[in-house]
Amino acid sequence: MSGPDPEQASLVEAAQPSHEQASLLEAGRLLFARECTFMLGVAALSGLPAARLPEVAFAGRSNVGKSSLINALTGRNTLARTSNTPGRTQELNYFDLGGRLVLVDMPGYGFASAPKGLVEKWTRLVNGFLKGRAVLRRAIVLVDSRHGLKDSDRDMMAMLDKAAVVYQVVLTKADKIKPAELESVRERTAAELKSRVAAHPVIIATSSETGFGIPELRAELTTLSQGASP
Ligand SMILES: Nc1nc2c(ncn2[C@@H]2O[C@H](COP(=O)(O)OP(=O)(O)OP(=O)(O)O)[C@@H](O)[C@H]2O)c(=O)[nH]1
Ligand SMILES: [Mg+2]
Repeated sequence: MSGPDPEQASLVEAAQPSHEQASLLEAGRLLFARECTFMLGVAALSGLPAARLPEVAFAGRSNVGKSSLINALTGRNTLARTSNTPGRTQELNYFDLGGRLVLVDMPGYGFASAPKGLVEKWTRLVNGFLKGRAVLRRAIVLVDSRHGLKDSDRDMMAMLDKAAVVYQVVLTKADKIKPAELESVRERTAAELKSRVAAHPVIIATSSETGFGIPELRAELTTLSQGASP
């Protein structure tokens, strides 16, 4: 009996996005084409807004590119404030994406010159948020693709494991390294994530500068939004 060679068929599938992937990419494009507006900055847990929508939080070392990534995703250059000064974002900054998903830009961690009091304030705010926010669907842990995981990222992931918040690593600034180096950091990171409890296994590499990986990340985030099937 002759029929399509299954190996050949799977090769063809790998070369082109499947129908399912293509429709997810389109859903991502549509979701992020919606208006995105700054809601508020939260400096203390008592200031958290009412939990109306699913939330996704962007965490990462200072200067890793959290605010830039939010701007790239939403196609708005000035929505989230970016800066060359590490530690500029000190609050949880809330953005409403078309009434479907809330993006939370978190204050960065891991900068050497942070005074002790600031670190304590950060820990209280971030830990309280992660532990008490039932609508928080996922944390995106941004990692600079030139550096890979650092101990401060491991501390953050341990905090997320403990708070039972699913997290996904997104590599940033992919435009700054060669494709082969990007693959190598992706593999090393994936290997380390295998042993972590709450880590989502898919790593997405991005560049806010060139737009690389942005459609894929939009597609991934669409699955967390209001109205998406669970
Ligand atoms: N080449 C390149 N530069 C980037 C990219 N993303 C961010 N940057 C630069 O990195 C610096 C820090 O970016 P931010 O988005 O402000 O970083 P952040 O993580 O929000 O920093 P904090 O708020 O201090 O924690 C800025 O100078 C950005 O222009 C990228 O994809 N490629
Ligand atoms: Mg920032």
